Amino acid sequence: MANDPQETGVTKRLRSVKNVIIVLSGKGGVGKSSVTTQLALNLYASSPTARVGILDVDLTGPSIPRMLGVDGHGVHQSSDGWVPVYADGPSARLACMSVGFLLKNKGDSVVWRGPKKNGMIRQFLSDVRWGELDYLVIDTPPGTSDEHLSLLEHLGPVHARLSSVIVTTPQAVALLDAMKCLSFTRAVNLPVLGLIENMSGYVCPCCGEISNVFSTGGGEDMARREQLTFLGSLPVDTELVTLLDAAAEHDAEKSAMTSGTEPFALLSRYEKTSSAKLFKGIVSRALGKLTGEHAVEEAGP
Ligand SMILES: Nc1ncnc2c1ncn2[C@@H]1O[C@H](COP(=O)(O)OP(=O)(O)OP(=O)(O)O)[C@@H](O)[C@H]1O
Ligand code: SF4
Repeated sequence: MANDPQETGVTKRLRSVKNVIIVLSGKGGVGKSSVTTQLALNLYASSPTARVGILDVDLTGPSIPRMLGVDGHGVHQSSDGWVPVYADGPSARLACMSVGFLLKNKGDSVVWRGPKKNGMIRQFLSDVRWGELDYLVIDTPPGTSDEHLSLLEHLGPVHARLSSVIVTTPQAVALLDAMKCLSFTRAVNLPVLGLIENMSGYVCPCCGEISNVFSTGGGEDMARREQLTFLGSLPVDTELVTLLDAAAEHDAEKSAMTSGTEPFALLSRYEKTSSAKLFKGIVSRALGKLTGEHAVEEAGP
């Protein structure tokens, strides 16, 4: 594609980003960040050359660095903008950017008003050297707030490459909020690849049997009613919590295991969980829908 002198910062930075997938949830704590992380890991593993970026715009509660095991890493500023943190080390196919990398201390809180949040999101999209990506997966705060409006405003020039995924839990209150989220996507004309029902049942850590502790199936019913694709359900998986909550502690080991050709340690561990097997189906349905929305191409090596 030829360089256009009129290109805005965002258009220029995202010129080689083929697909942007925004992960949304109506309610907090339903597992949006863990779904974002799993989506990115699965897309990364979908091909040996796939390039994936994760942008964490959950500015007041950034959890992606911790889940990816890169908490405490810093981004550095080059003459050509911010260099993202590569969670897979030298392979450099899994780029991550989060406000978490910019905080002095892990426990610092981000207390910003709308304009400052808007400025930060613009910078994430226009100042980060994302390079060639097959997928940029964006984790957002719960609900539909200032951050969502800023994000969509700045992503306006690449609207044709945008799509979204909605995450809910099976409880009625979460489903009600997921409906609000869906109506937001309709109001802003954002394509929805489908709905994921998280924490649907419980995987026994002893035998792997799935029990329905709470109600299940509410997400699937909502998808059917609203003519959305139901991407799949994910049970409560203690292995996943242990993995994602402790990912940062495995960081040193991960660095030791990662080389230019080896898969990185978090991915190897994740692939052994029951969630990973279920998530493969979710990704395959999401990619099927994405191909229908707009062509999925892979960035060259
Ligand atoms: N399927 C699951 N099984 C077990 N634990 C899960 C599952 N999904 C998420 N969790 C855990 O639940 C907690 C909250 O998940 P997560 O941070 O992904 O939610 P969120 O919706 O992004 O939250 P927030 O509203 O704060 O942004 C995390 O500790 C995460 O590891
Ligand atoms: S599912 Fe089976 S192994 Fe797990 S707690 Fe129940 S009886 Fe025990």
